Amino acid sequence: MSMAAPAKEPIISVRDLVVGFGDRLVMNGLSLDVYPGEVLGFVGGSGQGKSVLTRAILGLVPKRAGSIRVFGQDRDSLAPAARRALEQRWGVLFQNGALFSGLTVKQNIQMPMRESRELSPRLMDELAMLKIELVGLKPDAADKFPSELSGGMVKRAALARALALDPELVFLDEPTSGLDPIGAAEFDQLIGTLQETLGLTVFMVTHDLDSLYAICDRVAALAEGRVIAAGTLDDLLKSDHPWLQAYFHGVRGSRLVASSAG
Ligand SMILES: Nc1ncnc2c1ncn2[C@@H]1O[C@H](COP(=O)(O)OP(=O)(O)OP(=O)(O)O)[C@@H](O)[C@H]1O
Repeated sequence: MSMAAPAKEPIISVRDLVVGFGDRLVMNGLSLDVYPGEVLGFVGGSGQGKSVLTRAILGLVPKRAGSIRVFGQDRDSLAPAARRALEQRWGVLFQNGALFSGLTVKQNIQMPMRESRELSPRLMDELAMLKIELVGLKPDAADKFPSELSGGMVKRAALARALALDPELVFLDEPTSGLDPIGAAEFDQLIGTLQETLGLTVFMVTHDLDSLYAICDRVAALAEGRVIAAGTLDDLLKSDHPWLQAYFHGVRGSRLVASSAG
């Protein structure tokens, strides 16, 4: 990542994006680039639109103006088959995991495989077990239902599902929320290891300052519908931008409160 890099083409490139609901504009001229092989942390106050941006990039929320290119392609201009092919190049870990509660871990992981590949049941079983091992779950987690798992195991199972089709790009929406500090640190470490070994590009929405420190190469901050700053965490922490100062003090403060309570 820090090798003297010839300017790389971004994997995600958002320009002048406008997204709104009714008369409320959530994104108002937002631009952002995410480069191959980086872990980009995306921060912003509650309700500012971090999930909405993620969903807009995934094509789940319509845009009013601007452009979104992923792997150099504009999803909206693609025919359905090309769109599906594009969507198979990314994996998503939604907030709180969003596993299907009526399916076992193995069946959840196999869901994307079923939708997109013609694989024998036996091969799908082998692949699911590989993903389960990859995210650090024990083999016996395969036949458990989400309700039988701890919070940390749910996140790991959801990550295994996000990796089901060997994506190059992974979206993580608040992956460590709801985990205790040790569980969160372990999950960060897992994401970091997978990013390195699989060469993933990671777009991660987070409030977790430890995650930002531990695994993010760059951080982008969202306020008032735009990216107001992007750079290393140190750059952002040093910035005298009033919003950034308030945000990081707030995050720090709430973390101190949380750790003194626990
Ligand atoms: N489908 C929708 N219809 C109407 N408004 C929506 C819809 N989805 C999101 N919003 C609004 O868009 C704004 C941004 O929501 P979003 O969930 O992206 O915030 P966030 O930054 O991810 O917040 P948090 O950190 O609390 O998860 C909120 O005001 C929300 O109410």
